[in-house]
Amino acid sequence: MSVTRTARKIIKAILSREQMDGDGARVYRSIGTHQLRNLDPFLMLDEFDVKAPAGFPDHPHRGFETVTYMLEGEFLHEDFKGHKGRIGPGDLQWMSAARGIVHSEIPATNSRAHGLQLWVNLSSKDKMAEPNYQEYPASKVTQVTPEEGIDIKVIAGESYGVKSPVMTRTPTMFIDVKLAKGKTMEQAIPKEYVGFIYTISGTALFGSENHKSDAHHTLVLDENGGSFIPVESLSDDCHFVIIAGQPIREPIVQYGPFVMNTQQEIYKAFHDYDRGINGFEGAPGWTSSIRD
Ligand SMILES: Nc1ccc(F)c(C(=O)c2c[nH]c3ncc(Cl)cc23)c1F
Ligand SMILES: [Fe+3]
Repeated sequence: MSVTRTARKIIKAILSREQMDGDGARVYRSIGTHQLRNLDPFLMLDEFDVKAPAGFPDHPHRGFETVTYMLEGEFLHEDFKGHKGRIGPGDLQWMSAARGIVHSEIPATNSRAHGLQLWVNLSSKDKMAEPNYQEYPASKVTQVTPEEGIDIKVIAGESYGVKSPVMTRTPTMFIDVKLAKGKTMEQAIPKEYVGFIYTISGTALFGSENHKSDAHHTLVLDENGGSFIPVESLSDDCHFVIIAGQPIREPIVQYGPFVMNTQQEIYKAFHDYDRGINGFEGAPGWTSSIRD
């Protein structure tokens, strides 16, 4: 008996326009705008393009994970527990803020720092877990080249049978794809996952109906049970990411960098942060040294 494979379709295409966030930082916001509010389990995707002194100085997080993937340039990061380091080209930082992180994220030099930051929501059972870092230098980020002209970095999940070692509390797949002109790839996506594509450069045809798109677009995938997404490149600089995850389907109450399930929990997050308790121990009065 033959098994029919159904391709996903693009049901929405949104162009991200430049906007400012943080301290003078330029971002192209994908998920998180009013047109793309919360694509469960995803809360935000920013393509950031920042030059010092702009950046994202001292700020807290509670209730979700931030995934920082650098494309060009370098960031410095430091948190209130003394965890610090650099995120360079191709490096990955998967930070589960969970019960509480306070940190600073700024360009390491005066040159351009260009990359992606994805915010992945956590289920209520994980929101107050211990924070956790998974950090991979570019040399250790899983990659697969199914054929010449198809270069895939497997940030999370699996692609062409190759799995990333990144543990995702909220089941997530995240791949970075560079596709030579004329090449076609197919990415398997678990049928229950909600997903989207974010285009970084170049032009390609996406999905079952060959939706044509160029840079800075978010292409939302349908949820009608398709098991893969086909992409055909029309240019040599074709570069995009495919991100998909298991929806959490719980209430979302968000106030900036706090994402919980109830308004009461948001009040508590502010209370804990102000008083330095329940995961924010040491936060009051902490300032990062990397800004100096
Ligand atoms: N306003 C506001 C409120 C809370 C935040 F956490 C942030 C913030 O840190 C970021 C938002 N986009 C980002 N892209 C990349 C990086 Cl490295 C950081 C951010 C922010 F800007
Ligand atoms: Fe942050």
